[in-house]
Amino acid sequence: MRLNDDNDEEEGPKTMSHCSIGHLQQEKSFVIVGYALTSKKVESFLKPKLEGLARNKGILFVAIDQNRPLSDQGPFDIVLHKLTGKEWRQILEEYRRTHPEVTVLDPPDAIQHLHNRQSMLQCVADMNLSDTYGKVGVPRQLVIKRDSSSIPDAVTKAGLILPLVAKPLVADGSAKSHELSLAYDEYSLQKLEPPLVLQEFVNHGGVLFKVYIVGEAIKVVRRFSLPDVTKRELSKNAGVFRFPRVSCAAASADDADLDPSVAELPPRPLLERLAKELRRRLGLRLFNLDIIREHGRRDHFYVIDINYFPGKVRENAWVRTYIYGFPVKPRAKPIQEKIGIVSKLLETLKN
Ligand SMILES: O=P(O)(O)O[C@H]1[C@H](O)[C@@H](OP(=O)(O)O)[C@H](OP(=O)(O)O)[C@@H](OP(=O)(O)O)[C@H]1O
Ligand SMILES: Nc1ncnc2c1ncn2[C@@H]1O[C@H](COP(=O)(O)OP(=O)(O)O)[C@@H](O)[C@H]1O
Ligand SMILES: [Mg+2]
Ligand SMILES: [Mg+2]
Repeated sequence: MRLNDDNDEEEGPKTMSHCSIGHLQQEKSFVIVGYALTSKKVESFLKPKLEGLARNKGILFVAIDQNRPLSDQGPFDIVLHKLTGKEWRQILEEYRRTHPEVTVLDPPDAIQHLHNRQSMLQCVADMNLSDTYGKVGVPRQLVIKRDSSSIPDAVTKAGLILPLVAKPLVADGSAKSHELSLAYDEYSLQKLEPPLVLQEFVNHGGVLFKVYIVGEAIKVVRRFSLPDVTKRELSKNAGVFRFPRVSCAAASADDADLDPSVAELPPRPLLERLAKELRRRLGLRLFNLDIIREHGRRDHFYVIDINYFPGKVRENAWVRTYIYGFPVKPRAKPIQEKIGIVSKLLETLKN
């Protein structure tokens, strides 16, 4: 088990047996979170600060050994995971079936839904959210499964307006799945390799909102994004421009000196409605939305991307959001109460 080695808070044992984990859980002194994450994700998410704060609040993170049967490990209250592959999904499904008392964050089939850029946005399109606070939709898009030579005709038929963003259909977190392109003319799209999604580029003032959803908690940050494309640029340029991994390279725009009409965060009540409905429709509790505001239209928003279990834990507030929002099954009453206390404590810590 990993314990927060470089943490100056309360020292703990470096290893812990199955039986002592069970003991801690039984006494209800700890909520045990088993995690199965890539090393990249362990590094970005499981910061000593998060582990330390969690441990002080009675939440213990325990690494899952992927070489041993899951049922022999724990016992866990929560299983937190971000791994790909059919084998892993099957292991988790079987574990969910045989351990209904454990909260698996989140069900593998619900996560799969986000691994395809067509199905990921379907729920948002179906919701057709529009109220006094604004309107949330998705950009018009077209899926090209095969045959790149058919793209120009397909684009004309669908009436899509240039420029278009070309995105690989699969969005599984691999480097390839983040290799996007911007196409200024439809004929150049023949150079791209299907399967892909062609999405209308929406001018949004070069700033996007990352909306992190952790159970009931929501946190919004600004990030720099692609700049607007003017009519003049569009008429002068042709071809496809590749922009690999733009979203990860993007810097925080929270402290930038921005035009207030671009920087203004989407209305909180609108985001709350959107998040609540998406949590229900997607069956997920840990995800984020990339949202843009159409430049010059204050209350017109578009969801362009949904990612499962993101978050580099950049700041204290985010660490707290994670612990604060940690969702558990309602039936685990003592744990729920514990989380309730934790939330109240953390509320008081908020900046
Ligand atoms: O698709 P985009 O819009 O880039 O969203 C990304 C991906 O989900 C990243 O995961 P992956 O690399 O698996 O695709 C995730 O990084 P981590 O999961 O490593 O933290 C990012 O977290 P933040 O950068 O914290 O927002 C999140 O913003
Ligand atoms: N329809 C769009 N209109 C304007 N910009 C977009 C659009 N789609 C994507 N982008 C830009 O491209 C970036 C990456 O696209 P995104 O769909 O979020 O893929 P990824 O999963 O690689 O983050 C976004 O952060 C945004 O800057
Ligand atoms: Mg994105
Ligand atoms: Mg993404």
